[in-house]
Amino acid sequence: MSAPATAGMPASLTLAGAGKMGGAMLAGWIEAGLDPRATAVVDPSPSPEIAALCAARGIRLNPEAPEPAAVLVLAIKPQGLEAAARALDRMIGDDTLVVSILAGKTVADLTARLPRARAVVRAMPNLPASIGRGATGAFAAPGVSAGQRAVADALLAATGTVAWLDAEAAVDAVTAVSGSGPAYVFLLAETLAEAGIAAGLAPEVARALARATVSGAGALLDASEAEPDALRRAVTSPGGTTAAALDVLMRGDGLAPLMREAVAAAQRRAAELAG
Ligand SMILES: NC(=O)C1=CN([C@@H]2O[C@H](COP(=O)(O)OP(=O)(O)OC[C@H]3O[C@@H](n4cnc5c(N)ncnc54)[C@H](OP(=O)(O)O)[C@@H]3O)[C@@H](O)[C@H]2O)C=CC1
Ligand SMILES: O=C(O)[C@@H]1CCC=N1
Repeated sequence: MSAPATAGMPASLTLAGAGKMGGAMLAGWIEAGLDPRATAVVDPSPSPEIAALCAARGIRLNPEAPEPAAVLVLAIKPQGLEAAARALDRMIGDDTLVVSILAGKTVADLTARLPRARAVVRAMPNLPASIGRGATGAFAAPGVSAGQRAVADALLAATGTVAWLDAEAAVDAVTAVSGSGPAYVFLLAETLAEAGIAAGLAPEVARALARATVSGAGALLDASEAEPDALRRAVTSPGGTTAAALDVLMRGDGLAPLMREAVAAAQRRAAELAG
């Protein structure tokens, strides 16, 4: 794991796809020192926020023929790769590092569609990157130089924690655990609020308490050196209320097998998106 970095930003960067994830990372990169005048964004339907960011910082938005940059970040939907490939390939020069965050698309899939790509990093970030608290797993394919890998590390670390992976197959597992993971936590907040309403709380009180509980527990986990199970035990008084709830969540067909099933389903879906 590497700590967030602000140095080592690429000399120039093109972002293809400035939607929820690409847009979240772009703001972090500019904050971390990426030169906005050396940055281009390509997106057929940029959000008002992205258009405003580009206008405010002097980032080129949808230039007619973007010249190859040091880094091309692919943040379009995996299903859109085929249709976008010819235009994307024209954005790749001899020394361009391609960083793909497309779920499921393998290095072989990418190089088959982008014949100019010689150096490819597959990265799987997550949405908390939008507040600099992302978690990214990354795999550098053979062909990526040490310097290019350092640039990729600086870019990804600007949005949070980075774990470099030795095997490409691990990217799909990362996708299932931390790429999709924030949605599992948001679902927990949703269902905790619903349970609070069922227990008799006013809806706005239940939602406020569930939100504060999930974000507070996350912040405590972050601030503490203790493992999650130790923190769980710290909440659980012997014979008390938490123990009664955890008896339900942890018994037999409780949360653990359900979570394993969910992660396996996401991993399978990533594999299906390959090709
Ligand atoms: N959302 C997340 O939490 C995460 C997403 N990812 C990956 O990030 C990628 C993007 O996901 P997400 O941001 O959620 O999706 P979005 O749909 O929000 O963003 C994709 C953007 O790319 C645009 N786009 C479509 N075609 C092109 C093109 N040819 N050239 C440039 N831009 C294009 C889309 O425009 P339009 O809407 O008009 O099609 C849209 O604005 C996916 O591959 C996903 O697997 C990875 C980790 C986490
Ligand atoms: O749901 C998806 O396919 C993308 C990849 C990880 C998070 N969102």
